[in-house]
Amino acid sequence: MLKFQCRNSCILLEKTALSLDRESKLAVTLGDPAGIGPEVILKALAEPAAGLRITVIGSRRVLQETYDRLRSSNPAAQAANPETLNIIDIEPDSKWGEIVPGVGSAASGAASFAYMESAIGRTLAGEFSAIVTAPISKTCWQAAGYNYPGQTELLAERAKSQRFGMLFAATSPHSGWTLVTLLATTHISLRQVPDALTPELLSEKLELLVECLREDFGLERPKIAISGLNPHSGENGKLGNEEQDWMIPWLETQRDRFPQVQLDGPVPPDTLWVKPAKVWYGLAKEAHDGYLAMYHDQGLIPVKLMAFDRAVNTTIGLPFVRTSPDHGTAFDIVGQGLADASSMKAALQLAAQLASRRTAVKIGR
Ligand SMILES: NC(=O)C1=CN([C@@H]2O[C@H](COP(=O)(O)OP(=O)(O)OC[C@H]3O[C@@H](n4cnc5c(N)ncnc54)[C@H](O)[C@@H]3O)[C@@H](O)[C@H]2O)C=CC1
Ligand SMILES: NCC(=O)COP(=O)(O)O
Repeated sequence: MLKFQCRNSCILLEKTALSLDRESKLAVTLGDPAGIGPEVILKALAEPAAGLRITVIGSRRVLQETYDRLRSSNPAAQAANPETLNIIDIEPDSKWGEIVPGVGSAASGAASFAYMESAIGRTLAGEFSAIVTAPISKTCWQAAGYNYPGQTELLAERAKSQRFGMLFAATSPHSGWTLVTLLATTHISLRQVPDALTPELLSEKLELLVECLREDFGLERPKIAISGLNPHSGENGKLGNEEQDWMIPWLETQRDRFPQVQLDGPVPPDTLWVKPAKVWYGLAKEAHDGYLAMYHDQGLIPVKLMAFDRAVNTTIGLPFVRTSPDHGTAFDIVGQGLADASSMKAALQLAAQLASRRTAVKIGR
């Protein structure tokens, strides 16, 4: 039940009111062709928002087979017919081997990598203003010989972005509030996290978050909560030293650096998510505009608990917009018609909104 209207509610709705820039062209990569990417793309494109110009990059044959399977098990299934879509067709290379639905392999990894390469090259050449990526399997990329932790790192490398971040945005269906979470570290082992976290890294990530809240979400004076690392943020050094040793002094320097931004932290990680959860469910009014989590699961467990069906993964710091659903390849449900396309729909919508907004800012509308 919605009890309160909150401060940043409708930041995305405000942008929905922006007329979608007719020049914004979105590339949608198929993701791992053995995963649910093809299914969520066809479902999400069943009724694309008016004004979107979308090109799917991947295998036309895989899309057609996915469509035929969906319609044969459920003739009323809402899915776009591939014949109606703009597709840049990249057929599997015979040397990759066979691609089997529901089974990730070196072949499916090589295919999903080729779709990304095409999308990135074309976007850097100016053909598209945004890339929406369906999920890939990191294991399959590795099996195909591509040594990247994920699509984020490939995008950053090809775009020559030294400074980039993995950010999740989700708008609550209960309150209209948008939860924005940036991960300070991403695809590394838990054991590596304390060494990876440094004042320099956090300064860079905080700067990216402030820029994103201002430029993409229109919040000039955002309120940001920064998580601690240890239980109870170290309990004055009794349960870990990072907070006392450098995080608290670092945060002081950032308050001087960003006088217009309210910076709270290091907040004990277990309680950090209580307020946003209440605001998400419409049970409270006030939460922060942005959250900086120290590591992957510290940020993504609460995001996925609240918003698995609608959170969008966005790479910030690139010269173009990139969004993606928050879920993975879900090999276990491929071919059953069960894949929920809501997160893919949200990723398409956010990409279009961000691309329109960036164009509007560029031309001073
Ligand atoms: N952006 C990306 O490319 C991402 C890729 N992955 C990759 O996906 C692979 C599988 O990862 P998992 O941890 O198993 O996560 P997953 O998200 O693929 O699956 C977790 C569970 O959620 C279900 N599920 C996922 N998406 C769903 C949807 N749209 N509708 C209905 N049910 C859904 C699956 O059936 C499974 O039970 C890994 O290789 C991982 O690296 C994971 C997250 C994001
Ligand atoms: N858990 C987030 C994730 O795996 C994102 O991966 P990618 O977008 O970098 O491929």
